[in-house]
Amino acid sequence: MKLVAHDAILDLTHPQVMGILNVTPDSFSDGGKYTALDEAIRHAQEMVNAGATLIDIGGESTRPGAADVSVQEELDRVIPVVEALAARFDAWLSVDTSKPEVISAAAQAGAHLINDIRSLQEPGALEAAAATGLPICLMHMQGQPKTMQHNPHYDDVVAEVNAYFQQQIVRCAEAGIEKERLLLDPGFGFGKNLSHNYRLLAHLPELHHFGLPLLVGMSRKSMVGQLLNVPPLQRVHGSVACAVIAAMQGAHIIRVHDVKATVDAMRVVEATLAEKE
Ligand SMILES: Nc1nc2[nH]c(SCC(=O)O)nc2c(=O)[nH]1
Repeated sequence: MKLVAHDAILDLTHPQVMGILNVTPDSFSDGGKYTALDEAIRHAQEMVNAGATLIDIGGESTRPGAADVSVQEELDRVIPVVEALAARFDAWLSVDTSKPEVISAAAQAGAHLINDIRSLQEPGALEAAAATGLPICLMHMQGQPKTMQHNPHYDDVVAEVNAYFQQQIVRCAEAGIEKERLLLDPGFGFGKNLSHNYRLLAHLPELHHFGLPLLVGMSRKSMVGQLLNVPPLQRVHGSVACAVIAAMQGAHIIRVHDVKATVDAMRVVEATLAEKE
């Protein structure tokens, strides 16, 4: 399995680590540290040196209670960073956005992957993403970021996430986005309680039947914090455990803050999976 964007190929026959680069003032665990362009470049360099093969650039914090971001503000935060990283690194650049204007500008600026937590539901986003020709990550979310954690409920969270992916694959096909461009992400923490999150993690293999890459993001999230009762910066061990469990079950891209720890863990996963053949 692989992804193609521009003239680059990302090999997904072994788990890849995506480093998180929040260029927002209010991201929940590192907000405000990387607003300056030089700081963003330095942090991206650190993550690439540590083995990240993708960098996920996000200009809008989706933490419950986060402030809304205007189109221009998000463009101003994100696009200079995409341009600067595209000029410096071979790592794949993913842009975490829901806005059509940012989707289009990011592709122009050299992004390889559109990562939309709202699965292209914003007006114009589907058309903008289709026009980029880039791979697109579709993520499941129940409700909207501001209220999604108030009282999430499912009859069967795995079945409902599966059904959602089926609907979104059809919707994308109707917009001219062929299935081969899609990645799927169960959206840990996006309208899920602790049990929902771990049920999705425990049943991850039930999402492989689409034949599409699985991207997972559990790093420093409350599904770790609620178990360990520690603040975000002390959740690396739990986050690495989540990454190992996901990768051992075939997840292709792991979205994390703590790249070196996760890359080391993925090498242990790869050595183990190699002996499963
Ligand atoms: N694809 C994808 N994109 C994401 N963007 C965020 S922002 C919240 C945070 O990092 O805690 N989470 C995710 C995730 O889980 N999957």
